[in-house]
Amino acid sequence: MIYQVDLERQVAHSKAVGQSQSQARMLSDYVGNILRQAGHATHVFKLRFEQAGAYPLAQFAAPGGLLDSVLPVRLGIPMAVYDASGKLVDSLNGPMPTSAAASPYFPVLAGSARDVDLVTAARTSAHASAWQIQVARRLSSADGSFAGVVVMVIEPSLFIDDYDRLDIDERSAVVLLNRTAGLSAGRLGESLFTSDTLDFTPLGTRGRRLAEVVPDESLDEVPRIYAASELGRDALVAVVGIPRDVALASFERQRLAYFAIAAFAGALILGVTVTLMRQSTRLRASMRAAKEAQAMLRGAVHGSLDAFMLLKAVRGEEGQVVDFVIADINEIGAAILKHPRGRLLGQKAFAFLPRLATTGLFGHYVDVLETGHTHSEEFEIRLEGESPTWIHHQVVPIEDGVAVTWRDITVRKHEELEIRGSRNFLQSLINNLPLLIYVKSARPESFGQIRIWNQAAEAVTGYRPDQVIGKRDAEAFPPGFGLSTPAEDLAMLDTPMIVDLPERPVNRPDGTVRYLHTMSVPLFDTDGQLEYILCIAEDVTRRREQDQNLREALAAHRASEARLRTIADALPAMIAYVDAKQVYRFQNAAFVRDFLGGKSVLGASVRASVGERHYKALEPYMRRALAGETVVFEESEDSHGRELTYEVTYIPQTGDDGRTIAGFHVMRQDITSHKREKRQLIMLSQIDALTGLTNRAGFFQKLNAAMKNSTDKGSLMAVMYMDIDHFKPVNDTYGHNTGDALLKAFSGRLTHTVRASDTVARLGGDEFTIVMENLARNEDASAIAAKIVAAMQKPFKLGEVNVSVSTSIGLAFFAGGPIEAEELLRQADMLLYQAKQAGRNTYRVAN
Ligand SMILES: Nc1nc2c(ncn2[C@@H]2O[C@H](COP(=O)(O)OP(=O)(O)OP(=O)(O)O)[C@@H](O)[C@H]2O)c(=O)[nH]1
Repeated sequence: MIYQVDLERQVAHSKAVGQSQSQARMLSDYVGNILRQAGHATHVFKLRFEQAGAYPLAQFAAPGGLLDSVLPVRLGIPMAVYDASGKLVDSLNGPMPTSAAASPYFPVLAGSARDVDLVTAARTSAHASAWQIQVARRLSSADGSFAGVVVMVIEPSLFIDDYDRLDIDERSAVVLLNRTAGLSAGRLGESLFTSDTLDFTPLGTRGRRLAEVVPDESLDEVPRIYAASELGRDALVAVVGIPRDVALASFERQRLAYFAIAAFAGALILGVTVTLMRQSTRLRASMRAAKEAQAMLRGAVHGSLDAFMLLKAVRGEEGQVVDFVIADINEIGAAILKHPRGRLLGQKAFAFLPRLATTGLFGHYVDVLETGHTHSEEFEIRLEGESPTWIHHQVVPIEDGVAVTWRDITVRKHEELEIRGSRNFLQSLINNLPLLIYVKSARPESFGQIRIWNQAAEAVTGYRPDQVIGKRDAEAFPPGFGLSTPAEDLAMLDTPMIVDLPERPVNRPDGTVRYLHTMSVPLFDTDGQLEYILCIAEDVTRRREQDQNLREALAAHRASEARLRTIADALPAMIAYVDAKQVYRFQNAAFVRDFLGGKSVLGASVRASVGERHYKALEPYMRRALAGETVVFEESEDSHGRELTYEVTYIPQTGDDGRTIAGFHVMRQDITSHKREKRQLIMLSQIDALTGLTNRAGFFQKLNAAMKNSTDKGSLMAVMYMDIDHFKPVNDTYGHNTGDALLKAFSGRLTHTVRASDTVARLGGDEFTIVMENLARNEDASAIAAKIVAAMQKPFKLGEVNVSVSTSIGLAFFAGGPIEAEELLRQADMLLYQAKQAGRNTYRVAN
């Protein structure tokens, strides 16, 4: 790549040189062109001069004159004409040297008759580096002799300063130099310079032309690529220098890109190389390891306790595996397969050993071969005629085959299954016991760490096994949690024995409290060292609650019993309780005081307490009460000649089971006075308070009794219904008291008018009735009615006033029949109404 970059650089450089050169050539063409035109102008002048023997320069250079057709007059190029002696004859556009004799061109032109223009360079003064280009031509006389010279003086700056047609960079250098005179003029940027020391050395040639040049001394700070172009006969050389950075800019960019690519490629190559080297190292190492392993394997395989065989796949026509060839097998393997090793090698395993085909192994081997995954399992093989064998079987894929190791693990497997079985049994036992079981380590390094925490422990304490297992109490639970304390555990270390720990509360995370009763049991290892502390705890919360409830219930019961006794003692009634065996179990103060004259009967039987005769009377009631019936009966007894009546109530009491009768309560109440009052009340209730006659209730009782009697005997009876006529005006006129007095007088007169056996009643207000029984005939009753009507017509003397009234009567009969008392009275009322309608003071009788 360096070579390529160098090549690129050379090409870029050549291109830059070419660019400089083409610009230098353009400059030299430009200079050459002007010089040629100047030469041409001197020729035109010479022709006119020689034609006329003289020709004023002013005329020559007049606008539109001869000069103008050749070289633009506006350039203002100084001109001069010298005579044959070199003396200035004519000049134009600026001061010119008065003599040309010392000029280099002068002797040349004077000495040669050839008509050529001579281009020379000369300093403007002896010591100045400023210089000029003279384009001189010989002027000849008519005879051909030397007549002088015409010369045009051109400042080199004319070419350089105005030379703006070049599309060049502002830092470029443009130089024109005259090798012959060793003079040069140039432009660096905007500044012009002249020099008499500057020169350029060619670096090489391209064809016959000058190619790249380098300045003998540097012009300024800017490195450039210079190229020169010679003007040939005029001994002038045009040099243009392009700044190196501009010229090589695209190359520099390219170069950077190259370096970037190179760096990247380098890194890549380095990386790949390192990787390859590493891999190669690893490969060598693994090859070495593989070789060692192979050697070890071979040794191990043949010395191993495991059966080992290498099987190579045998493939069918379509590439499917049909069998495996036994490529290698160790002695143990051969023993398991029950053939000599030499006989087995090279055999097709499944074809040679058909019994193997029944084990399903073929499928496994094919799977391993096809998936490339190692297969490892423990399984039970049952070969015909052989006891079942547990095999640890590992199949590893190898190149187009499998490596198989077998180990008979029947003994271990059986032990393992047995242990697992008993472990599972123990585990499930521990977990399903309703007791909390937890086990702590008693080993010094892990003393107090919980190892077992059963489901009951979790359920009762609210702590899961993952929160407590492997931790000590202080790490797993809040302080004072309630399992055995560290001190108790340490005591177990000192004197290992079964300890019954006191009941204590545990605070569950949910804030509730349970009580545990714990037994601590030491467990020893085979060396007799204390290994574990087994804690068996019972949740006694429920029992404690029940105890508490029982205590509370008992206290409540006692309190209630005391209350009941206080109440019972305060009651006037005699109260007792008799159990199913008829023994008094409770008695209140009144019972003791009044029943048997102050003798307590508590604990005594009823029979013994009341005596045989009284017992005989009570026994049927007691039997009914003990059969579950509430019994009420009255008892009379004679007390100092006064008959007292008691109402006795037996209330059965069911037992705790709610079915059997445990006994009965006795309530004995003196109702003697109560009975008397009742009798009086009943009597009172049938008497009209005002008149002393039977009232409405008494009337109906009497009427019902009479109707029953009439029906029973078939006798005739009558009901008379009467009302005082115009009673209201009596009240209104004389006042209510007089009305009352009239009612009393009326009833008296009425009572005297009827038979003693007839019942006179006042129903209310001024309405009266009479029940007449055992009538012989209807007419007897009618006669009495007439008699009453007549009796009431006489005035009543009521204190100071005499009052006259009359009465109207309705009379109905009954001699048995389906009608009720109310209906019979209604019939009488109807007849009364008819009597009233008939004008009062009369009676009406039923047909
Ligand atoms: N003084 C007194 N008046 C009573 C008593 N009970 C009812 N009365 C009055 O008796 C009157 C009964 O009036 P009635 O029987 O309806 O009228 P009457 O004036 O008798 O008219 P007839 O029966 O149609 O002739 C009412 O004015 C009752 O206020 C009582 O106990 N004493």
